[in-house]
Amino acid sequence: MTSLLTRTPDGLLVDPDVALLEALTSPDLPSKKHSFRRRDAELDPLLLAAAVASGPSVTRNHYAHDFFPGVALPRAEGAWDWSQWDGERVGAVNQAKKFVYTSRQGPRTSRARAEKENPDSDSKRPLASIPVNAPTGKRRQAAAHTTSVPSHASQSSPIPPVKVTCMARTRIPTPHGPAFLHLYHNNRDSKEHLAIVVDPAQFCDDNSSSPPPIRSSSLDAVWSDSETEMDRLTRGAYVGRLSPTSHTASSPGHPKNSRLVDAIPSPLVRIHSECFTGETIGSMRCDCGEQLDEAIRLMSQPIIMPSPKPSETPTRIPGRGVVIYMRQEGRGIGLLSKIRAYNLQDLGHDTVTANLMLGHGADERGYEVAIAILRDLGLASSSGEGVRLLTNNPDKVRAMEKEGLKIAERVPMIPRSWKKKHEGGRTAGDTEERLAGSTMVGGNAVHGEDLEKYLRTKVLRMGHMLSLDS
Ligand SMILES: Nc1nc2c(ncn2[C@@H]2O[C@H](COP(=O)(O)OP(=O)(O)OP(=O)(O)O)[C@@H](O)[C@H]2O)c(=O)[nH]1
Repeated sequence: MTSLLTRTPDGLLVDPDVALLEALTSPDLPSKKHSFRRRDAELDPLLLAAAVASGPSVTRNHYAHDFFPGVALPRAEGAWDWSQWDGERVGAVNQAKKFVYTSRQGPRTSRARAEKENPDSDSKRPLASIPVNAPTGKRRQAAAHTTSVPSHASQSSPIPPVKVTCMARTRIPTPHGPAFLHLYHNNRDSKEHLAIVVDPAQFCDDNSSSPPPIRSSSLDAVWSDSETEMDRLTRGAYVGRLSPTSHTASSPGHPKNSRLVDAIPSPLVRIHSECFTGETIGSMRCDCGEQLDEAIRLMSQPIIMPSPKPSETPTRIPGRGVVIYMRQEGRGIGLLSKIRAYNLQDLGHDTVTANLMLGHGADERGYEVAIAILRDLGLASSSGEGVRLLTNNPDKVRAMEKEGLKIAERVPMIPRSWKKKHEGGRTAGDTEERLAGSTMVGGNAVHGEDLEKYLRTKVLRMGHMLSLDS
């Protein structure tokens, strides 16, 4: 962006763009001493981003501000409440209702003091999320049967322990085989996080030769004395296969270990973050849709159990695992900001810088709710069999271990296009072997220029554990 220097009433030569940016992005609103007129409605993030990208007079204090009407907790998850915005009135100068520039940073002095007092504190963490509304009806009953996990945050603040409740479960036939979708409520945010449980053993009444089924203890709990069998069946608290002629409500309590449990590999687990663009409309800017598909595919592969006697044929048991699907769109910044970030990427910035330019952290996700869901499914005890975590992301591994998850093994997720290149054109689980699906799940490898750039940034800037040679 080029701008001409202009002279202020005091006779000083100033760059109006930089002066405007200074004033608009400082914690205090512009005061009367500034000689220029506010142009709130005409400004947009791209203009500011262009100024940020071009000027030498830009510091980190120019980041972390919002451009639209602020809400009570601008950083709270889901806080971007468009119902509070009544439209952009370009050109309406003397409007009573003005745009508010919301600084997401506290004053520099208080930030410095906080950092000094608690050097480990993560000043970029989102503020405590909005508490869920008061429970009503079934929700109130369910609230008594939540699975709670002591919160690390609770050691230094009054945030209550994370509580999750599986509100309902149902069978979903996928291109890779059956899965059980579990919908969770929690006391940290108002999002409906999900668990996709791949565990066909749940259809069998006799689990003596397979690992214990992966079941939600909050779902199987009896929610009230008045709960009928029909209530339980409707919310998915049943065992075996549900049909017009077969329906057995489940009993509370986690299933017992069976005899083979020590010999079989720990279940695969993926903590996956929502990506509307990659998963729903097949965007090839990222590999999110492919990763979701690959995770379900890997979990659905049968496990071959070698027999102790070489003369006997190996046993095949159904594969199992869980995708915890967290509604943390755009690495926690939300779809609106992610869309803006994509425009900044088209302007030449990478995925990390784009987030920072919008005032966000490179990654704003938290994993406490995910751990609480795993615990509810009986998979997150620190002493149990542990899980095989499907990820390349070292931060995710650290965060999960910090929350107390036992990781028996990290299983990498090599992009299909890279694998394909490496293996001379064939991918593990290639189309010949896989069911053709018209949806993202069931599709084949995605590739393209944008995706390559994104994947390389994940390796080079976010430390993802992938070899660029692969
Ligand atoms: N802000 C932002 N978010 C993105 C972008 N591309 C994908 N995402 C989001 O990133 C999240 C997935 O993050 P990834 O880094 O791909 O995966 P990960 O889950 O951290 O790491 P892995 O476990 O190794 O796959 C989803 O929430 C996507 O919506 C982008 O360019 N900008």
